[in-house]
Amino acid sequence: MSSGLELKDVTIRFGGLKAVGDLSFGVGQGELVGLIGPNGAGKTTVFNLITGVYTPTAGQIHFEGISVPGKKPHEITRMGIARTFQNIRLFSSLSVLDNVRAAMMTHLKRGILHSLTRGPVFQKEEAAIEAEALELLDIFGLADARDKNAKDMNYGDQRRLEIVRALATKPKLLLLDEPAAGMNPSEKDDLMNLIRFIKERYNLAVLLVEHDMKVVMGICERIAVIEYGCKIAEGTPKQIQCDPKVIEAYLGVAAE
Ligand SMILES: Nc1ncnc2c1ncn2[C@@H]1O[C@H](COP(=O)(O)OP(=O)(O)OP(=O)(O)O)[C@@H](O)[C@H]1O
Repeated sequence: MSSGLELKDVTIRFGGLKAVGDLSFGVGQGELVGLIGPNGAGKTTVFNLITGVYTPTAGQIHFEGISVPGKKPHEITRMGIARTFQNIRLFSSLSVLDNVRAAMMTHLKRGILHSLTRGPVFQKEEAAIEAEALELLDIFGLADARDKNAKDMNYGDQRRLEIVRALATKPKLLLLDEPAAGMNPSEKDDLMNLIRFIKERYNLAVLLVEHDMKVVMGICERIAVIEYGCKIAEGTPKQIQCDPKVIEAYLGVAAE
């Protein structure tokens, strides 16, 4: 797989604990892949490895043919990988619009003089950023909340704003860590439609970690299952739901 994300025999140890072991899988361009497994299986650790928070003890991670380990998180963001977090991480005292604007700055390479003088080029750039931020907020139904403090939004809206912020960095690959957590059934349905929509609209690849099996089985094209950091199965939602190893390790009676 020359384009997209590729993990090959990736291992990370924390002292005596092998949190991820010899893990290989990939996400092709424009693909929507699920990564599932029991609590503590290593899913968030995989996200932390892909985004440069951790460096693997062994193995390789490539994105569009470029090696990822050793790069800093902001360099990886610039390569086109964005993520959301299991525990929402917004600038809670900033407005909704400023949260998105701040994320958009990742791609700007402004000199201090340029920012201080606030000349016509600066003004034009600012106007373009605001227009783009508002367009994204509009798609997510959050444009009316633009001036609200992020902390004053309800939980579902905060989760959506997290995705908007990730999209604002113009990713090619979006990593979503439990985006449906705490959502009610109708919010989950909206979320599924939204993920499908943004994937098409922005030609995104998506890697989804999620415990809600209706969401995972409903939107993923392919699913990798891990247990104790090791892959125990990979396949289409249908194959995964019928896999005895997955049923035993994770799905249990829910899949029957
Ligand atoms: N920085 C760290 N130091 C030590 N152990 C860690 C560290 N990060 C993760 N772990 C351990 O690695 C294992 C995998 O954790 P991880 O959070 O990746 O699981 P998860 O599959 O995301 O779980 P959940 O579904 O509950 O979010 C756990 O045993 C966890 O305690």
